[in-house]
Amino acid sequence: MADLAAMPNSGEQQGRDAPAPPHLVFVPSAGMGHLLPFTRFIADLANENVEISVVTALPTVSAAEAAHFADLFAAFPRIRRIDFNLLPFDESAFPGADPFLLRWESLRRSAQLLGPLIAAAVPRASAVVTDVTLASQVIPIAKDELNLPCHILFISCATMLSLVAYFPVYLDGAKADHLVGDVDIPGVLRLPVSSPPQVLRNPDSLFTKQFIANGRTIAKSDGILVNTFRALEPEALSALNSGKVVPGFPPVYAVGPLKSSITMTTSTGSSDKDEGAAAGGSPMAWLGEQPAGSVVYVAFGNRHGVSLEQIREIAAGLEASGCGFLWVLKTTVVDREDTAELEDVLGRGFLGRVTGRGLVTKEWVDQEAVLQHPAVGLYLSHAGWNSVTESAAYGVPMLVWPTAGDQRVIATVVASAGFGLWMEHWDWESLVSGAEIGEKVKEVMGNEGIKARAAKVSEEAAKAVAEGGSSHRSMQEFLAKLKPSTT
Ligand SMILES: O=c1ccn([C@@H]2O[C@H](COP(=O)(O)OP(=O)(O)O[C@H]3O[C@H](CO)[C@@H](O)[C@H](O)[C@H]3O)[C@@H](O)[C@H]2O)c(=O)[nH]1
Repeated sequence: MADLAAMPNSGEQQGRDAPAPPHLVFVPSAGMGHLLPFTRFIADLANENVEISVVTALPTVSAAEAAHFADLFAAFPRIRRIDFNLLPFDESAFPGADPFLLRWESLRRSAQLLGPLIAAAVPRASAVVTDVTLASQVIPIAKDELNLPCHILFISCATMLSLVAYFPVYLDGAKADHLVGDVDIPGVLRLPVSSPPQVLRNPDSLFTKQFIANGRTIAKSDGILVNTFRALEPEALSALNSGKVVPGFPPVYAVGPLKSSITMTTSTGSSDKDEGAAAGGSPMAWLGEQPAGSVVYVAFGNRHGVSLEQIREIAAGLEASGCGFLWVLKTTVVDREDTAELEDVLGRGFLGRVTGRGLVTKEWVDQEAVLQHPAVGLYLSHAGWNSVTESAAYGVPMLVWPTAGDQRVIATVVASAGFGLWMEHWDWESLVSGAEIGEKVKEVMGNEGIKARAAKVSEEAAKAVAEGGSSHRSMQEFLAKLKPSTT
């Protein structure tokens, strides 16, 4: 793990005439899928000559997020924490809305508090880095109020960034009804109507309003850092950086794949501490007993629970596939806070029938450790971007089953990079049968072409972040632009 204790102090440890290091103030958003890339990026910066503060919204939406913040500050004691106590927010005005979307709204409505908080940072902030979900609120505060550069750390793929950037332009040219059809993103791809987040078809939804406001404002940011790498999304990155998507768009820095350097230790439990919580023992110990490449890892991220009926079909499919499996099961929307009993969810007898061959857990597992384990041969995934970058980094073939949001756009990246199969007709609206799931799992487990491609993508990912690689160079370019703190 990088050692922030080695970071120079702004004062006495600097040579008398050396400029103070830049001070980056991070303003992350909510949801583990958003928080993880922030903490990974921050940990990467720990080796660099920068001071770091992190604005921490209180309270967090989930226990997993609270634990993750605690882990970050414990691992890197030199990182300053700036508490951001949110203003009261009446959620009842948005009945049935996703808790994370509500949190984004609440963060956005409290954004006026950020100006004084960032202005009070010591040493003086030299730049702000925020999440795309907060862009239209934070960019004006940083740039107009505080006169500071503002960057976005974009948590999805560059192809999705091209959609976010282009969507307002597309709407401006669209017919008055604003219903979304195919979106032809210049220089990137033509997204069929089924691919963008489906909620965008409703112009009055809270998500759509935030998406358009943020999309219009990111063009005013000073740069956008993306957790991707050139070999994975060459067209999207070139089109964004050449101004084809939106003329005059700020520089896009592909700095991925970002990897974890913080071990999850608090309350959610590390993978080796969760004995008893999983049906069949500790996931990492269990994986250690399985033959190389024999296990399907099944996980659908932190945001979306799977219906009980679909869970039963997945169980039937895994059983019929004959393969070993490690399944991180989730039935609720908010990270990990899931009280359902495994036996009730999976149906009586299932766990007994797959003893030894399958392990099901509702606990947080160290997914990066799982994906690096030689026993894992396939990842059946919802195509969340963090999961896809992890699979790419560790060379694990994917079978992708997008569930919502940006995931169908991400699935196009997996399919075109060739390290996974996207079942385009699998969605969460209609039930996918266990028989079909079992067939596809077997098919991809035996597909040598996809395996070879996954190995190649992993090599390209390693090259990108190595000294002199494309992501390494982008990171250096970003850092070179930062101004020293003026104390
Ligand atoms: O038990 C677990 C569960 C998850 N993870 C990690 O949690 C992250 C999950 O992120 P992701 O795969 O992106 O899924 P979501 O949490 O569902 O992410 C949300 O945010 C992503 C980034 O914007 C979007 O691409 C997704 O569509 C959106 O659902 C990954 O790093 C996993 O390694 C673990 O380590 N252990």
